[in-house]
Amino acid sequence: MTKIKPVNERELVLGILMEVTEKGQYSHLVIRDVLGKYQYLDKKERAFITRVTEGTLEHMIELDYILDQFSKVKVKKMKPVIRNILRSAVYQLKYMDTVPDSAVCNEAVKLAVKKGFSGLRGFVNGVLRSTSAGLGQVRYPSDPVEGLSVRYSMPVWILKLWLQSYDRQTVETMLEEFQKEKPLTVRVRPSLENIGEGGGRPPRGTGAEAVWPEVLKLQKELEGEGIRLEPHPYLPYACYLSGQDYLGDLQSFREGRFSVQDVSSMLVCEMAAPKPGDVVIDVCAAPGGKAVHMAEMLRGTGSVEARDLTAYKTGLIQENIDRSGLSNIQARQMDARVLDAASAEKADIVIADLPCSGLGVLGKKTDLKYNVTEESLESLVKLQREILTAAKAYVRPGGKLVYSTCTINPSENLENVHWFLEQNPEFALRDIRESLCEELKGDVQEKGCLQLLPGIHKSDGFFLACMEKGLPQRSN
Ligand SMILES: C[S@@+](CC[C@H](N)C(=O)[O-])C[C@H]1O[C@@H](n2cnc3c(N)ncnc32)[C@H](O)[C@@H]1O
Repeated sequence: MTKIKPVNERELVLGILMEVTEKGQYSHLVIRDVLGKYQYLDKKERAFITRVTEGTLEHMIELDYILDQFSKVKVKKMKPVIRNILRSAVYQLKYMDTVPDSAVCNEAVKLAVKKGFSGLRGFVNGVLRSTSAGLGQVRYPSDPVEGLSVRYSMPVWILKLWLQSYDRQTVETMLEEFQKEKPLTVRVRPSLENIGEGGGRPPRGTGAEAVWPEVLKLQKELEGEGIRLEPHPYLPYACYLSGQDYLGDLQSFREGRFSVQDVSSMLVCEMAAPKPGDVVIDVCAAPGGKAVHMAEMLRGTGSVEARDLTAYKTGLIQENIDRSGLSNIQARQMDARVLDAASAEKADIVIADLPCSGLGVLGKKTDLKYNVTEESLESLVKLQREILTAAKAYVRPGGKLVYSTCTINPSENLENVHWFLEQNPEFALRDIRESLCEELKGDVQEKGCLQLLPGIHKSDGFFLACMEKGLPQRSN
């Protein structure tokens, strides 16, 4: 008996693209909702939907440029449904060898008809047949910045911004990296018998020389489920994970024995170097990656208060706390811009992992590059400074303030640190080199800051700075 398909994958792809491109929804949320709603789809169909939607969004500037070469009606003037059908079809023509060109054209025409555009079936068919025939001869813009923009589908203003701070080679390396498929990076939790102080840990900063026994144990277990866990060179408990479909299916994940986190984020807590019993406040903590890591590093001692703005966000933190099984951490709803006088000078460590432009994680958040604007960068810097101004008050004398962002934009990073230190002479950069593996030590700036760049480093684009508040001077 032939299987009757209640939905068509391409129709679902179109629905997602319409939500994202026309209504400004976040692609990862829309994809998650659609896959959640159509759980009966098989693994191959789900993979197709994810690949085509993410790929179409990732390459959208290039796809529109190609379509404009073959269509009399420019992409901007097309009806939104037709525009998105054509975009995803050209993505399949250019990037998916497994789908025959004729099938791509036929399916696109059928979908246009199904969506009420039978009058445009000839147009859709004609544009796609000529694109399929002429794809190999497309000429990219000769202007160097325009050329990069089309080839890597990156808005021109972002490229110009980067080219002010990084050389062309570095920018191209980052652009290539954003388009690569990469395994997940995960943080392996110390086992409960090792949660007590010390716990037979390799010394800090030893990088890959010493891989944790928990990693080796988990590696063996996952191998049996067809999943690869490979040590990451920067930290003894950071790993690459590949071969998994849905993490929730893995018992080890449900039990909190590992968490998804980029290695750059793990370095935040490494740099903060907590001591047993430390009091930690994370002012922007959701979904809780760094806060839970900090609680793990405290090995059940001290306390971590993980704050975020909304009930929804603190709910996300709580889910991660529950999964971790740790009792030295709690979530709290609080606006980081507003000074919390009760916390004045209470914390040994304040983590300020702040909202930012996200320009270091464009490979993971495919539609972000179309939503960030130059104006939004300015207001983000203002917000970051406002939050830093409130957060500094919680650091006790001798304590640390760790500032981090997932961007590669200097005005949100090093420039903010310079601004902060100028305003607050009681703070100084702390030497972070001893917390880092050999591979990273040489990239530390001004002894306390590290800018990680995608493709140059084995991590997301990320910035970290560790500042220490001086002890009061003795008067005699
Ligand atoms: C970069 S994310 C934090 C990621 C988190 N540190 C982790 O490791 O999982 C920034 C967070 O800041 C939160 N945020 C934005 N404005 C805020 C505010 N005024 N007060 C508190 N949190 C805020 C956002 O909700 C977001 O969760």
